Amino acid sequence: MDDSDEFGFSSGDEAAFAIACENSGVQIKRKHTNSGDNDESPAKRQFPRGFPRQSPLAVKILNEKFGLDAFRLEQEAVIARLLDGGSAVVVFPTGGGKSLCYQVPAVAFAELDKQAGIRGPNGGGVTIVVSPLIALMKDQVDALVKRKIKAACMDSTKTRQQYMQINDDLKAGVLQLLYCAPERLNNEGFIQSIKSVRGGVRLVAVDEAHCISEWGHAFRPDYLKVARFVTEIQAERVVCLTATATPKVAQDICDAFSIEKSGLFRTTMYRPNLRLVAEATSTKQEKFPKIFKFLRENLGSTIIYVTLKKQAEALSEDLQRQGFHAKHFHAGMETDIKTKVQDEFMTSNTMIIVATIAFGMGIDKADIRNIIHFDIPSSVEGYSQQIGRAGRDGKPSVCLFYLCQEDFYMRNIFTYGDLPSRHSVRQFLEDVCCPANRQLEAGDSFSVNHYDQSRQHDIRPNALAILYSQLELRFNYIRAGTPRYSNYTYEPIIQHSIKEDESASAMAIKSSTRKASKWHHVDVEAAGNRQGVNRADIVRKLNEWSESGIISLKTSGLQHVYHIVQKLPPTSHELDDIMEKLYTQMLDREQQDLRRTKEVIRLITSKTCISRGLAAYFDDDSHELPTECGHCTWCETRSQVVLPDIPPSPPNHALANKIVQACKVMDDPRFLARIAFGITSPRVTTLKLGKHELFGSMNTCDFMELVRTFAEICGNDSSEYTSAVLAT
Ligand SMILES: Nc1ncnc2c1ncn2[C@@H]1O[C@H](COP(=O)(O)OP(=O)(O)OP(=O)(O)O)[C@@H](O)[C@H]1O
Repeated sequence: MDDSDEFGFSSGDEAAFAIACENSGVQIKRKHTNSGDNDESPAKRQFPRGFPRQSPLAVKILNEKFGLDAFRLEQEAVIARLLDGGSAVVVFPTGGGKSLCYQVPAVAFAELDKQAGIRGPNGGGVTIVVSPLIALMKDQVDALVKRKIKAACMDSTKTRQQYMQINDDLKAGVLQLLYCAPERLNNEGFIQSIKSVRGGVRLVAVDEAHCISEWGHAFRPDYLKVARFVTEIQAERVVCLTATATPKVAQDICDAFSIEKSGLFRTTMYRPNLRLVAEATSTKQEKFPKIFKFLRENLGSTIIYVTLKKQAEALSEDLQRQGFHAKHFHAGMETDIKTKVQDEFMTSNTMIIVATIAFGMGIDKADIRNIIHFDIPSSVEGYSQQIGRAGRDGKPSVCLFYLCQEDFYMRNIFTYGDLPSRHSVRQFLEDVCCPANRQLEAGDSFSVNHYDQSRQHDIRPNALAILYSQLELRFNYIRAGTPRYSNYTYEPIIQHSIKEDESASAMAIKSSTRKASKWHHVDVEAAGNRQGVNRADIVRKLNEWSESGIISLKTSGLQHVYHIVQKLPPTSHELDDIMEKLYTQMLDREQQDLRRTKEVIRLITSKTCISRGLAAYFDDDSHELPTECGHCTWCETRSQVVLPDIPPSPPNHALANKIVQACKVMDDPRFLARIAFGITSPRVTTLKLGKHELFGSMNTCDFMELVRTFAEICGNDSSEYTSAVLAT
């Protein structure tokens, strides 16, 4: 498996961290000193409060730098507040123009300083944009650079040289905007270099800010660390941006960054040109002819959202056979193919993309005429975000939602697959708090491979990341450090350059390398233990050789590093207590996921205007909203969308017993229920049970009924499972 994901880090990071520390002569735990022109701490250097709603400087920058005439929605009020020293939460619909809310201030800061006479040249500081999608960040950076705005993106695709150049520009106070993924905030080298930016951090912009909320539909554990990062780097102000935030999620964001209510800018989500229609079918198969007919009658750029990658491929082939110009798009495709498909879609006005939710973020196409939901979206927020991509040009567009009972199976597979069993959480905790780690003192570190741990304890990678973030932020036992690779292999390209390099690190590498016919394996730990060098020197040298074309370097085995903050819990009793708290929280999350699906169904099947229902979900009571939109399924037909009621099958005890015998597992009812229901998990994959005839053999049953059945067979107390269901 490729264990560095799109939010990962480049092998240059380790060395860069060492260099960042070296250059500033600091230890990791060094206290921050600001190298800006002004001795005052950045947090104190704020402009007088009063929050004007207009800023002539912002308008000037909008006209001159961005070539636009006037601000939209509440853009100007947000920018004026930020320039005045305040922080803000911005909830604008997709395509509403959130990016300008931080791009204009990023350009304005230096000008404001000049007017106020408080900083010298290149002392304007930097705006950091935390965003989850590399492709999106790159597009924005390219567009800004074209406008002669100094912007860069720190991501895993950068070479070490590019990385060091960005670092130098940062330190010199040359960069106006720096984009990075939230995962980078675990990187100590990065935090160090941000702390020494000339002029300090003027603004942190948090894109897709709903990911911060555990109530949000797209919670990402690394987002929880953004608020801590903002405090640690002493950012002057923050702007959090999202297209989808219920009042509860917006409140969570405000709380996380201590932003007052007056800093919340929310505009109506209502889009009068969108016709929201829905139809129930008896089977999934019935949807196909309906989609073909609809597309023949409703020409134009179309996105069809499906849940699974293979579904995206199959449906686009079906459409092609029907003579449509269709392509599929999902996260599993090669980057250059994805780019090609996306580019084709952008320039065509007939193309149909069949995509998973991986498609759409940052797609700025004005004339998308149809959005079709082939499956149930995971939440009302997701639905709203996806339909929001239609008709940005204001022309009539259709958002069509087909639903049937079978769709629930797919949603349940996702929901029930994410919660690890109690047994798994307990084993995970015992692993983290193993005798060796319990000996560690504050400041010491340990490292683990998440991929191995995920398979060993049968916990999906995202759930594992949540568990670690809880041990970090809620229990304060550990703190994530810069991840590193455990395996370095290289193929020599220019043999004599390696031979002639007699530096201490080169000699250490050469004496710690196991040569094979093509790829040579370097024992980085052993090399780093040699006299006169350390691990960072070794990594740096390998990167240097790689960048000079002397070797071809491959890295693998990503190790997550954790520093001990306080000694790990020594007793079994304490572990039980943490386990209960962690498990209860995860169980809550599962219940929330189930509720989200119900909310989507309620929105579509209620006896009310769908557009109104959508607005109500987001507490949108804007005066622009009509009592009824007049063109949704309810408004047009006055009849409710009704799903055929098909009750789940009762569990089959004989089959259940067969599963227990086949798996030889008696202590994990949830694991057994997953086999019966057809949910894969790391352990299911390792044991190759996904291909077993019993896998998915009870996929028409209620999942929680299955858990209870297996709990009884295994002699476990089934009440914990009952209480979970009653809590819904
Ligand atoms: N005031 C404005 N006048 C004209 N065009 C604007 C204005 N503000 C933004 N735009 C344009 O609107 C488009 C969408 O802007 P942007 O990408 O910032 O939206 P967004 O709210 O971030 O959307 P998403 O949620 O999809 O990321 C861009 O092409 C941008 O240039």
